[in-house]
Amino acid sequence: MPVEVKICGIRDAGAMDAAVAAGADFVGFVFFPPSPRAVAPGDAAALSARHAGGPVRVGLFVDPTDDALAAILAEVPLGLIQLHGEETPARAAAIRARFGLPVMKALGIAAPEDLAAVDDFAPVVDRFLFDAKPPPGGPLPGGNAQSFEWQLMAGRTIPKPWLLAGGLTPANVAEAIRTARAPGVDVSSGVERARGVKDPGLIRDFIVSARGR
Ligand SMILES: O=C(O)c1ccccc1N[C@@H]1O[C@H](COP(=O)(O)O)[C@@H](O)[C@H]1O
Repeated sequence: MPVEVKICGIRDAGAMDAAVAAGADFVGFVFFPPSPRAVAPGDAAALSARHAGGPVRVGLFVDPTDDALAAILAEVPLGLIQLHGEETPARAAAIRARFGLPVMKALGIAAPEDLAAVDDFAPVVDRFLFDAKPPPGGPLPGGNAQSFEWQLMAGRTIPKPWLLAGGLTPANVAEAIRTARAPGVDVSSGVERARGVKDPGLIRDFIVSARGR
């Protein structure tokens, strides 16, 4: 199976077009206002509408309310909800049931015991994303260009499809996939020319490197 690739933090047409042309499996829209990659729902809808079909459109949320989810889903045709906050398994299950969309739960990993949460979430989510734990007191729970020890994933049986994230770049993604034995990867900072500004060339390079050709 080819490695799955998600390009997160899409905010402009050049990035959207590059991700689609290079064959990304997922594109992420960040609906978290403090992020430099936050996008207005109307803009995300317009970017999505540039291409019929193509990657799954992922909405990235951090501890969203039902009202926030409903408002964004009314405008943007999302195929997957990414929960990147402190959501509990019960909250993830409630979101999945209420909105009828698959859910990907992001877990911050710094030590082997952080993977224990997989067992709690596995019955109620469709996918996992493993990211580095954010710096204490930092403004963003993800998207910090920080890697964790990829070896922590090796040999682990994760009962759902999963993506490796955190500090990935075109230069390190192949090694990260090999070390973690990751079936998929997710990137934001590593394909940017400035914080929050995607580089179409780096998007292409990342996808080529991840897929090994
Ligand atoms: O990208 C963001 O701004 C962001 C904000 C809040 C939560 C998660 C966020 N991004 C996610 O983090 C991973 C890793 O990012 P990076 O490649 O290390 O910059 C990213 O792929 C998003 O899924």
